[in-house]
Amino acid sequence: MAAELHNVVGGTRVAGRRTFEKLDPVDGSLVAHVHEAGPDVVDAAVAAARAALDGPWGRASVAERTALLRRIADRIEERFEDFVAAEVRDTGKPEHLARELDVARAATNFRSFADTVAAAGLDSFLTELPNGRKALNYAVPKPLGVVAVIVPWNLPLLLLTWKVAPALACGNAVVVKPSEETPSTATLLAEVIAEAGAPAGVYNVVHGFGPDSAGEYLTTHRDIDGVTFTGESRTGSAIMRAVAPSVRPVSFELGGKNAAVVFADCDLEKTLDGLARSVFLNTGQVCLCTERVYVERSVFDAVANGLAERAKALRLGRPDAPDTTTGPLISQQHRKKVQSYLDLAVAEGATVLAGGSVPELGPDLAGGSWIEPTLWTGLDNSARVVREEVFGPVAALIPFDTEDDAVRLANDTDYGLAAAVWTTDLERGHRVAQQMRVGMAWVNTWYLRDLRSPFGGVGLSGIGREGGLHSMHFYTQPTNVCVQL
Ligand SMILES: NC(=O)c1ccc[n+]([C@@H]2O[C@H](COP(=O)([O-])OP(=O)(O)OC[C@H]3O[C@@H](n4cnc5c(N)ncnc54)[C@H](O)[C@@H]3O)[C@@H](O)[C@H]2O)c1
Ligand SMILES: O=C/C=C/C=C(\O)C(=O)O
Repeated sequence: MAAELHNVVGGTRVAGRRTFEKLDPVDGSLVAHVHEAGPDVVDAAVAAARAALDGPWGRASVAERTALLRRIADRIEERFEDFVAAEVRDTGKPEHLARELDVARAATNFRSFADTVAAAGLDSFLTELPNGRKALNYAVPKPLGVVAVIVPWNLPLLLLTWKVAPALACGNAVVVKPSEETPSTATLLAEVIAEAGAPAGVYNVVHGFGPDSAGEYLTTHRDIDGVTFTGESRTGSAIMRAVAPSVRPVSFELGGKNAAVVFADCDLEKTLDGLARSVFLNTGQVCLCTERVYVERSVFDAVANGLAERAKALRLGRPDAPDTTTGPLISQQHRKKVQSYLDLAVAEGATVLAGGSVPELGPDLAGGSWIEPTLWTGLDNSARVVREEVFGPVAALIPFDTEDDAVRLANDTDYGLAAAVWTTDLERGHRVAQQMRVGMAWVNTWYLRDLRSPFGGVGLSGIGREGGLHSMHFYTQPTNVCVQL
């Protein structure tokens, strides 16, 4: 039975100007009818958020706000299986992945930012003046205000709560525009935030698309105070243009074309396992996924063969099947994009080491957006599939001879999100990681996270950082008070 997902404005369900269908990426079946918010609904959502700020929520203490975040985390855990079911319905990802990554991190995100805000002090200085007198300077953090939160479909709940948790912890009110591909968990979170006792209007949800739809209506709205966005780099450009007339602050977590650098002295089996995870996790639909693998020439064949073995061992199947390791791509539209890159790679001279086409998974999955995990050799940095983000289970393997070659090749990109360095020489690990022109570099691991550390990218990969105090810097506007003593 298909669900019906409404917009959520000021704590109430609101119908949209029309509905659109959300299909299951596993088999193409209907998951939900989703109400698309028109300009009137977006306007009402922004007004509801503003009213919340003008009401008790705007006067809530740090203790009250952090207590609410902890109640939200508890409630997410109480409704854990509801979130897993909703996330899996929207994305088709394996159930174990939705449990271990997406839903678990949602609760952790709320607790992590409750801790951060509760422990945060004030910027203050006792100023000594040339005339021997003193002054006191202290900065009072105030909420940014009404924050537009626009998120993608790959880790829907994780990335949504990664923004909503610090936003609420800092006293803001939010209007969320989830991806049209993954409307379910953002809507369920509205129930949970209300159940946890948040005043109406603190958390609002408007469904729809980008241009000429809820996304654009929200970013061009005159009464929002900032935009936090995660998604494609070109969408980031569009949102920058949308907020330019109002000069509102933006926080952007955008695309990537992440490199792994594998040295001959790496621990081969551990490296192969880590590399395979970094290429194929979530069917390669993670912004941090490795799509370029640079390998020291003497071990190139060993790495290529080992990685191909792991790619071929992946089990594509239904989310609830115990041996499923890999789900489908998010949609037929996205599969068409990934398939075009599979074809392009061959046209650019690639040798297909593994995968390369649409798998035969039987009639009941034929309607899904499945693709084979794919590896290429025989390409160089001039190939479009080595320069452009595919955002699927793909990687190109390219040999290098010297450490300087490896750094040059890895940094030869317009993106700058993440990198991974695999070597047992830790001095070299530190040295090469520091030379990566990225926001995050891992050594002998990948996607190991401390939520207090800065998360974000350079170049086409984004503006600003999220995580711990870095998130607080975006979600607050300080007023510095100076008192002559
Ligand atoms: N850096 C990160 O942390 C990070 C994390 C996850 C995904 N991503 C990136 O996101 C992309 C995949 O996600 P996607 O396909 O959902 O991205 P997308 O940019 O197509 O869409 C992201 C969100 O923006 C909305 N949107 C689209 N156009 C808009 C517009 N003009 N105005 C306002 N809103 C608009 C969409 O409806 C969706 O909710 C990949 O490029 C991936 O690298 C980055
Ligand atoms: O697809 C991109 C993943 C982003 C992950 C995070 O933002 C995180 O782990 O905090």
